[in-house]
Amino acid sequence: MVDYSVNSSVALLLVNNPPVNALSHAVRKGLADGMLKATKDTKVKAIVIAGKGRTFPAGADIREFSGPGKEPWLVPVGNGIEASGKPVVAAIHGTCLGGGLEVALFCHYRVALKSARVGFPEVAIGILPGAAGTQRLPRVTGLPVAFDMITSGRHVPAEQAKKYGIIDEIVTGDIVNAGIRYAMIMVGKSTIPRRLRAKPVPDAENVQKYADAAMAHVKRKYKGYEAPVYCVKAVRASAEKPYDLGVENEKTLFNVVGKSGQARAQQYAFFAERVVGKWEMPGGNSQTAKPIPVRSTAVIGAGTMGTGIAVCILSAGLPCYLVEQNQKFLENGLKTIKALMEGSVKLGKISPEVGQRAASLLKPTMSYDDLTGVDLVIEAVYENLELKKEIFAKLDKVCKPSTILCSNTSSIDIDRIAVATKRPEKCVGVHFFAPAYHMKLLENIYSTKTSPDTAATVMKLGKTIGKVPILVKSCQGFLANRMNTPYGTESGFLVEEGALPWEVDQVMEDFGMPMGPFKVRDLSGLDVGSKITAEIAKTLGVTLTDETRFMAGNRYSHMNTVLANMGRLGRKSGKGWYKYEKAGGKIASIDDDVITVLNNHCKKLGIERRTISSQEIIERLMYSCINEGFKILEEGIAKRPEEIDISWLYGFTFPKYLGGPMYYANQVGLGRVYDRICYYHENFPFSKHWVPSQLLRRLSEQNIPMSQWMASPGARL
Ligand SMILES: CCCCCCC[C@H](O)CC(=O)SCCNC(=O)CCNC(=O)[C@H](O)C(C)(C)COP(=O)([O-])OP(=O)([O-])OC[C@H]1O[C@@H](n2cnc3c(N)ncnc32)[C@H](O)[C@@H]1OP(=O)([O-])[O-]
Ligand SMILES: NC(=O)c1ccc[n+]([C@@H]2O[C@H](COP(=O)([O-])OP(=O)(O)OC[C@H]3O[C@@H](n4cnc5c(N)ncnc54)[C@H](O)[C@@H]3O)[C@@H](O)[C@H]2O)c1
Repeated sequence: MVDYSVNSSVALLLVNNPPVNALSHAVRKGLADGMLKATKDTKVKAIVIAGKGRTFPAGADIREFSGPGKEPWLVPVGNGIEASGKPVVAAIHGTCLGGGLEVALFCHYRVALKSARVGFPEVAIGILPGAAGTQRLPRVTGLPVAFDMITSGRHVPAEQAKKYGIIDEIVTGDIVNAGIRYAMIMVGKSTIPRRLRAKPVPDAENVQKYADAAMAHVKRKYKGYEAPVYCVKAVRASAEKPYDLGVENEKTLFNVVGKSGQARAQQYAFFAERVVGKWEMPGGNSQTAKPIPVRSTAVIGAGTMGTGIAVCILSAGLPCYLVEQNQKFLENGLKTIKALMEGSVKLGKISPEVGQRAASLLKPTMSYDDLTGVDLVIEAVYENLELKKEIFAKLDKVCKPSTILCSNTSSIDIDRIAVATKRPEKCVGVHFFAPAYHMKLLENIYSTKTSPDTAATVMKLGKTIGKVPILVKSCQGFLANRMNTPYGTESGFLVEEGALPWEVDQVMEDFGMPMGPFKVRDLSGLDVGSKITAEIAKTLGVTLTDETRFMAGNRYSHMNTVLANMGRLGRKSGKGWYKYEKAGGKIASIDDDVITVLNNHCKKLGIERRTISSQEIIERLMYSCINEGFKILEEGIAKRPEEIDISWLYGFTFPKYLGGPMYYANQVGLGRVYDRICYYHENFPFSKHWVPSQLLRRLSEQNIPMSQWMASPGARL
């Protein structure tokens, strides 16, 4: 796990634990043994630690956190490195993260390739740096940078890290040779002045000010998350305690936060994100399918989604046609894209060069004939089957035979759109989430005809544009919106039965959702929901009126459409379930008019309003969705619970510290969830989302935990 060799009086400890050289027990032991050997060997005058293959160690082996762990621990290994009288150089390439950066900070010198990145991403998996990182980084960078890096988990490019003092020199060429060359220069130099433990924290006298600011920041930005709070406490101690006590304190904090439910959930989410990349569909999978190269693209429709999707594509440096039917909409769309790109540059999400290049990559047009040569088209026009079919038929005629045709439909079965073409195997759903330039989920949908190569192409495209792509089978609403439908439907019923929209929102925000369901509706636009409902009603042959309470035997609430019909379209019109400071405003306030409309609506339908508890709100919103999630698994729409959880984490910003709804259900206990679903089914027999899933019934009756169903090692942590 650590290859030992000596080259011109420099010992090389080359960590060899693919794929990311994680600091497993064997690696820690290999480093300790290597240090011992190098110290004893009188011919060795300096030591280099590096990583074989693609990276310097990217951190501890997260899988080991579930077990009791085995000595040697990383801190004593690091102490051995630091105490060495022979200079030790960390030669960094790839990603030097977490425990990897801690090892590097125990070394006396750090050199790195320009392409390398360093960071402490522990916070993202619910823990804090536990091998003295919280004590050593502030001694190098000072408190503000240490608070920022450790609480954000961000990866810092090597050149920036050099400015912070983390890296001593940027080197070129082969990293091992560069490390050895650097080590030879350091031969004979005393290591004592290079030992970080003995250094003071530069701005210790201002610790109160920096720590208070960091704490306020994390409580606001990472509301509900425990790890960032623990990170602040640990870093703070670096300026308030002597080094050894600071390390002890870090260990205590690590042991508390590391054993929390949040840490387990976040580590599950880490592995789940990787599991969904290993997709399967009839006739192929991620290993066997071959993506076609995508060098040029087109987006149809310059509305809310089309502009957001174009921004994603342009930010990745890909050319993009933007096609509209309406000149004014096209001009507005271009303005939106320009503003979004400028905003991304300002926020540092993309470089100014990429921002500038985007202008030349974007090709606005009103003519489909320009699309003959593009590799992939994404349609994002109104949610209307006939319109989408018309556009697909047109694209089928003008585009070259290899072009992949994608729809951003939120609900329409891809098979129903693909029939309009002679290339159904090249038709696929690519469902972005609003706002498309921000939300990380890309739900790719295969129809009965989509080929694995087409699926592979959109899965790859998802990664290229910085999304987390999942692949699911087509059905009405697909995975995400189908499973989320009861969430919206039940929230609608709750306000009809007696809760107020802002009460429901508050309960769900306290649960961990960044925005309650009614604020989300206002953001998406009430007309979008209303059009989707109209489309479903049309399919079912139902005529909707203000008094419609059932659709095809299912309970239904018309309140959303009642508001939409009043012109209350949400944020964009300045009024929806809330009122806003202006059309396009963001500050939601309670609107008494909504209470009046609600009361009138209930009176008209003869509904008696009642008090509803927070527990009932959570159960009705979450358990109804979880029940649907199990049906989605039963039907093979998703292959694994991880796909479901990832769709909620990145499509609906479900709190990572709860892992996702399926993971959450497992934590609550499948038996309890099933019993409550049966209870609500008895009380609300006209809502088919309460008909208990047979899979859930079986798992609950046979006491089989979800973790046995999950593919990711995190599920068993
Ligand atoms: C008091 C007690 C003291 C405790 C000491 C604590 C020490 C320390 O402070 C804690 C840590 O370091 S915490 C750790 C801090 N570090 C982090 O949190 C870094 C986490 N890792 C990452 O962010 C990304 O993997 C990279 C950016 C490294 C590479 O990205 P990429 O190129 O897109 O590649 P990819 O697709 O992402 O991964 C490839 C494969 O590697 C797998 N794997 C990866 N890391 C793993 C790990 N640490 N472990 C295990 N496995 C890990 C991954 O599952 C996948 O496996 P698969 O079977 O092929 O699916
Ligand atoms: N808004 C959301 O939150 C959201 C989220 C995910 C998916 N979707 C889906 O994305 C699609 C687009 O939704 P939106 O909210 O961006 O709609 P939108 O109303 O904001 O924009 C639609 C655009 O399509 C244009 N268009 C219509 N017919 C056209 C044609 N023949 N050729 C070229 N352009 C044409 C319109 O002029 C308009 O600018 C829908 O299928 C919707 O269901 C929407």
